Amino acid sequence: MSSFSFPFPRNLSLPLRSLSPRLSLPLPRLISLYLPSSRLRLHGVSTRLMASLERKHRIAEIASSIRVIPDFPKPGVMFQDITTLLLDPKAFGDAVELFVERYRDQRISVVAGIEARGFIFGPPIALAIGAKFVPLRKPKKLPVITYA
Ligand SMILES: O=P(O)(O)OC[C@H]1O[C@H](OP(=O)(O)OP(=O)(O)O)[C@H](O)[C@@H]1O
Ligand SMILES: Nc1ncnc2[nH]cnc12
Repeated sequence: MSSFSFPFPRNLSLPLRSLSPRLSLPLPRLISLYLPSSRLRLHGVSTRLMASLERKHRIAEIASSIRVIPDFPKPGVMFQDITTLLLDPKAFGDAVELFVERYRDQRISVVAGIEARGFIFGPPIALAIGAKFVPLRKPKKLPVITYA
C-alpha cells in the first residue's frame, strides 16, 4: 500500500466550495477534518480525496493566472488573456501537466496544435508524452505540400 504524501504548503488555505460556499480552512485543519485515525482511510479514500483537492487547487491557480478583460473585442465578451499565465512558470507548467497526466500512456503518436495558442501548449505536451508535433496552420502559409 502506498504511503500518503502531503504536497501542500502548511499555511495554505483552500476554499471548500463543494462543502459550503463560505468555508475556508487552513489545510492542516482541513486534513484533520477529513483524515480519520484509521490507517485504512488514510491510505485509501483520503489519499484519493487529497489528490482530487490538489487537482482542484492547481486548476484554480491556473485560472487565477489568466487575465480577464471584459468587453473585448466587443461588449459582452470576457477575453481570457493567457499571456499572464505564460509569465507564470508554475501556472504554465501546471497547465501543460494537466494535459500530460490525461494523455500519457494512451499510445498517442502525434499532437496537432491549432494556430495560434495550440502552438504554445502543443509542443511541450507532445515532448512530455513522447509524441510528434504537427502545427495546423492557415491555408497557403507554407511553401511545401500540405494536408487539408
Ligand atoms: O489561438 P488563438 O489565439 O485564438 O488564435 C486564433 C487565430 O486568431 C488570429 O487570427 P485572426 O482570426 O485574427 O485572423 P488573421 O489571420 O487576419 O490575423 C491568429 O492569427 C490565429 O490564427
Ligand atoms: N473569450 C475569449 N478569450 C480569449 N480568446 C477567445 N477566443 C474566443 N473567445 C475567446
